[in-house]
Amino acid sequence: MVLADAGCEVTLWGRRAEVADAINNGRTNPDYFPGVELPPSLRATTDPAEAAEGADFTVLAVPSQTLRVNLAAWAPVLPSDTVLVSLMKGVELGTAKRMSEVIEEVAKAPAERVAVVTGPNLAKEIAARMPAAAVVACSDESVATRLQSVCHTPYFRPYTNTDVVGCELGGAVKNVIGLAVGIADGMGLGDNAKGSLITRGLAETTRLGLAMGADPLTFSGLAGLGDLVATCSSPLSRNHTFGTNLGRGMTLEETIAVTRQTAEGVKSCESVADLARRHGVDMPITDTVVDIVHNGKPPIVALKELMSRSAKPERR
Ligand SMILES: NC(=O)c1ccc[n+]([C@@H]2O[C@H](COP(=O)([O-])OP(=O)(O)OC[C@H]3O[C@@H](n4cnc5c(N)ncnc54)[C@H](O)[C@@H]3O)[C@@H](O)[C@H]2O)c1
Ligand SMILES: O=P(O)(O)OC[C@H](O)CO
Repeated sequence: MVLADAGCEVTLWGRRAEVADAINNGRTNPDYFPGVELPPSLRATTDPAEAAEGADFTVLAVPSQTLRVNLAAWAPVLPSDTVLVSLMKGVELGTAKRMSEVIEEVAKAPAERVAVVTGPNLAKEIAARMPAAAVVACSDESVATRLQSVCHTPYFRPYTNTDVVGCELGGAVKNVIGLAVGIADGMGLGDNAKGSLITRGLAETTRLGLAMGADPLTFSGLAGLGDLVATCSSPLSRNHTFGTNLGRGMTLEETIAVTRQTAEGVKSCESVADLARRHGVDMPITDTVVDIVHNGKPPIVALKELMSRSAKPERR
């Protein structure tokens, strides 16, 4: 919708023919955004070849853990010069790869042809054309600038950045911190706890980023602090809501059952913890989320352990 509003011709690919029909004939996606009128220049199809034909940009937005399989099926029909754009905020389980790394590997694309769009961009607010800023990241600044120009609208303001690693880590780790803050909210721990988790969450994201060669300043930008604040303060965030339900005492199974969409942090907390181990970085909040979500640790026990860790300076 953003690209179409910015003047691009857009073809969406979807799995379900009835959704593609509703978009083409009713100009709406009734399952996800009922009541949002989509621009006429936006078409939908279930045929990947039709969607990809002649595309200057191919925007990838499936749940992170499904990207590898989906992209392998699409790769043969992608134009050889298309720029592959990731909207995904996850890290692959097992390989601990960022989404742009998976794209480069599966589509055999050079880094200069792979870009990332990230930032505080809750879909419901974007669909309502409420104002938001974002980051368009690519190692080739000219590609980032080109993408920036085709997605700039009166309600969507993109900035460029060449720090792809930092931008992707900011997006993936904020989902894990969003779960932690949701859990704290569900437990009724208050706003001091929330402020502390957001800040210490950003500290551990930055530590990991530094170890992986990211620019630490990226984490005080839209991909870091900006997205962290939006996610940790909004009931529209699936990760925050997922955590809130856990913090209120729902089991993992009950929480999964009431969550219709993807809460990336649920799987990515494990791959982020894996990344941290691989780089020798301490990420206590991420480890705590893994313990609560996957190892059955009661949030109240996890809280006591987190608060009684050995004292340390703020900046080390
Ligand atoms: N929703 C947001 O506010 C938002 C904002 C920015 C970035 N993102 C990121 O975009 C990515 C996708 O998130 P989303 O919110 O669109 O998720 P979603 O759960 O709403 O699903 C995305 C789409 O993928 C489809 N899908 C689900 N499983 C699939 C599979 N195995 N193969 C192919 N398609 C499949 C779904 O039917 C849906 O149409 C995530 O990485 C998320 O972090 C989401
Ligand atoms: O709903 P969430 O938690 O996946 O967050 C959506 C976006 O990433 C917010 O920028």
